[in-house]
Amino acid sequence: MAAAVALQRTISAAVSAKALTTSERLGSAVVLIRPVIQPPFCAIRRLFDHLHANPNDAASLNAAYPKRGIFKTAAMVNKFSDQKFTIDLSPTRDSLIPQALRVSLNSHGFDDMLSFFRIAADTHVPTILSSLSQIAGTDLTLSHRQQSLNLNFRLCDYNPGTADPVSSNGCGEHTDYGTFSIIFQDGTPGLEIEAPYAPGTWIPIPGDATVVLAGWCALIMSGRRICAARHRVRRVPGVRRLSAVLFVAPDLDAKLKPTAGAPVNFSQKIMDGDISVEWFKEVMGKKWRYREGNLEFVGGEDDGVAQDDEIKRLIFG
Ligand SMILES: O=C(O)CCC(=O)C(=O)O
Ligand SMILES: [Fe+2]
Repeated sequence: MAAAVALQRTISAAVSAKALTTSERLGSAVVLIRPVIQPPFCAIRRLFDHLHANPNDAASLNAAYPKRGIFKTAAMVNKFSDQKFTIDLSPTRDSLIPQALRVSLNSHGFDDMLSFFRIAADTHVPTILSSLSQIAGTDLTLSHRQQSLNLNFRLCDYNPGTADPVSSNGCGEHTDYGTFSIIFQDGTPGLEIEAPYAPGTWIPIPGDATVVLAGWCALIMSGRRICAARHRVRRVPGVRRLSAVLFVAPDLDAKLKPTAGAPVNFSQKIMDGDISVEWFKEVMGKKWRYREGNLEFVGGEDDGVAQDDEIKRLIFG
């Protein structure tokens, strides 16, 4: 993977007390890439604006994937959730969108946005997977089969017009669940990454950087040779920020098990290969849907344990 010079400098400033090598500093968790294509942010802005102004199209889009919806606007009414709107797509969800709705949305940037994600995935996913496989010491393409590639496409709109316009919470701190995520930004700062060797130290990422972060599945499958990067997004009141995120995860039927000879012990459940990617996403994803405001706690469900801590318990026992 290409060296992340600017980010390494920022991170090394935060951990300069110790002379660490580049990979120790980053823990193989974060790199900047020069993308082959930039998201069409004008089209993305138009698409969000269109869905806000046209509740019928927004409702039809959500009806195409009733399980969770596609256009998420909990922040319109919930002051305590992440103060952002998102459009969450995947190749499967895209195939569920009725033709008439697609035609309407295409005149508001939908097809431009989808072709951006397809080109970005075709170009970057194979090379990043191959670099991560080298670090992990295992061939990750075996659990990321081309024909069933587990991709999700997310657009984020950190829009000043939410229930709490002055909140600085755009996206609460979390670690992505999958193998890696590529975050494309519209030039507006806000993304911060926790320094791997200084928990609680948040490093602002330049607004024009394109960032690759590893998630929990990469950490487990690599036997912790790859670190997962905790991150968050801070909002500046009155400033709109757009981002496009490509999430790559292992096949849903893959087992979350470390490569043989991994240097770290995991919980028995993980070592026995009892946990599938699908289960992990479904069960561990709950807390993030609460944080994002897309799921309400029902009686007694909020145990007060942060999502990352709950995942650590599951993985490390
Ligand atoms: O908007 C961003 O820059 C990051 C969003 C993010 O981390 C996420 O949606 O998981
Ligand atoms: Fe994230």
